[in-house]
Amino acid sequence: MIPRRTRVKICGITRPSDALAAAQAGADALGLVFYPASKRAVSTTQAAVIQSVTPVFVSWVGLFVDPEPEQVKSVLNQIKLDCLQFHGDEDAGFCESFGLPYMKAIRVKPGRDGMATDPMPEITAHPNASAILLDAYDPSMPGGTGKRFDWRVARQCVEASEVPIVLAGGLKASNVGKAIRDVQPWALDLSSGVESEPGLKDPALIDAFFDEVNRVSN
Ligand SMILES: O=C(O)c1ccccc1NCC(=O)[C@H](O)[C@H](O)COP(=O)(O)O
Repeated sequence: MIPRRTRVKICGITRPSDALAAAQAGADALGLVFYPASKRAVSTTQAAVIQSVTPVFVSWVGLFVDPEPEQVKSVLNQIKLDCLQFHGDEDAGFCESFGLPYMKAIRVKPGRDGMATDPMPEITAHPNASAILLDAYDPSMPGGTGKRFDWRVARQCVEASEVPIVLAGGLKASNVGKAIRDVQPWALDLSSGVESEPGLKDPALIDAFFDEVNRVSN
């Protein structure tokens, strides 16, 4: 499925002003990180304030990394989320158990021969996911690292997967045009590329990113 306009999710929103800047620029979805080890982690209280200032028609994605079920349920009892994002080693049964659409992140590991490993077996293990997010692998942090992986692998997954593919990992204004042209993903997901420092988005970088997405998509 080739989108006429590539959707964009901005992840790791920690401030109301950043949510507003992303919504004004045209973000389709915003990500709230409920992973305590991340510099972008928010409490449900912070998340509720961020959501309260954001205009309607922006989807909310809650991000977890190998959570206990109680953590996810507790967040869902306190704020409204449209989609769950699982960024650890969660299996399909776990991801489906909350009754919400979910996106499964798969980190593309380099293989022993220097080529990237094939993510297709992991993708097909999540046939009921609403989307698969392909991200770079970094042993020090499960996501939000600003690193890229081999986009040829992402293109192969877009061609082979029945589930929409979201491209992530090191996206920024200077490379997103090539990413859209080469990979043709359903959507893009990014964090570091629109930040002045981890967790703090920069409105000028957000605008520059969307200018480029709009230029290439139209
Ligand atoms: O953003 C984080 O801090 C984070 C921490 C742990 C797991 C996932 C995390 N982010 C997930 C995302 O959806 C990011 O947008 C994605 O990894 C791409 O990040 P970046 O390379 O910084 O654009």
